[in-house]
Amino acid sequence: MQQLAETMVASQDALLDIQNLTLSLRDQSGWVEVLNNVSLSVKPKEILGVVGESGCGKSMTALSILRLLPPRDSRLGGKIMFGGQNLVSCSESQMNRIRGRHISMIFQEPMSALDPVFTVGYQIEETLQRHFKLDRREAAERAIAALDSVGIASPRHVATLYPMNLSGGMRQRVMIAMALVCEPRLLIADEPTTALDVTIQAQIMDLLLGLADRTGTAIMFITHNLGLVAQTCHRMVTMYAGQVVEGGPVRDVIAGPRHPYTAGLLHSIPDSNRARGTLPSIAGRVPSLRHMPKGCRFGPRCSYSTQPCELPQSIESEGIEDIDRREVRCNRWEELALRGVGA
Ligand SMILES: Nc1ncnc2c1ncn2[C@@H]1O[C@H](COP(=O)(O)OP(=O)(O)OP(=O)(O)O)[C@@H](O)[C@H]1O
Repeated sequence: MQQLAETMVASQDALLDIQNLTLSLRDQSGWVEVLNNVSLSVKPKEILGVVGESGCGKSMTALSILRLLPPRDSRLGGKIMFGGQNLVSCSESQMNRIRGRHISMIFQEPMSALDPVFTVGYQIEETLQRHFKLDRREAAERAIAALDSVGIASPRHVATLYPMNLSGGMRQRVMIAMALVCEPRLLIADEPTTALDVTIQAQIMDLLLGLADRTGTAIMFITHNLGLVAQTCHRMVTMYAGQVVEGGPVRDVIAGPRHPYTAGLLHSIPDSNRARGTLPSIAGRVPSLRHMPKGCRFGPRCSYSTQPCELPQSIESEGIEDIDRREVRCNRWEELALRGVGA
């Protein structure tokens, strides 16, 4: 067992390597810290699941990576290393070359990425022409091929339609086509299927994973759905109250969570063997950003904490290979593991 400073948890061969990221946002009441020393990495072609309840900072981490937060009302600290560059200190023109070309994002609501006043074909062409030297005709043909690749029947016709002419599932496919048309190295998928009907959710996930596999794109997959993470991701991290509290290979974390919060999330997954109507949930709520508990942020909700735990300063870590590494922000994880917290 080895105790490492958070900055050293960074992996050597990562595609994306976030080190001690902090984010503060300004609202009517002033500045508030939203992310606190977030460290995580995504390796090439890997699918990383990011889980946690609403308000834990998953989307803010994604928006920080792409620097999509309003600069006057947000402050970033730490490092977001991607392709040898620290995105935290990149200029807006450098970010414009990265967004859509090297890192893309898809959202729960496709209309936040699609412009209602242009045809979907035109919008994909624009993305291509922003990053590649293509004439209009070549761009149009590649846009049609992209629509075809996401399983849209009659792509030539669909390219001439406006987003409002399409169903929710079709819009989601168009957004995926647009996000992957430049074959980015990283796709951030923030709850990409939550708004869709369950049968369509599975189709869209299959499509996304198949395309990413073909283009060699890594995915940072943000979701509340731990079942989906178990089925699709290689590694996962759990976020709680603006911090990463656990990370490791999905199969290991699911088989033996080390943080009581991850264990609680896993116990909240519907289980067909459990009596109906008895789905357990974690008591209490995510603390408000302006009233963070002293010491461990999960302490007030932790059923294993008999007295307030001190602030876990560092993440315990192990694993010979980077890929096996487990991280946990809990001072008592070994003792709790012996008591079968994750069982
Ligand atoms: N403009 C803002 N000013 C201050 N705080 C904000 C602002 N926008 C978001 N927050 C807060 O940032 C925190 C993290 O939010 P975030 O959207 O990243 O959570 P999340 O884990 O992605 O939740 P969800 O799963 O619901 O998307 C929340 O407490 C949220 O209230």
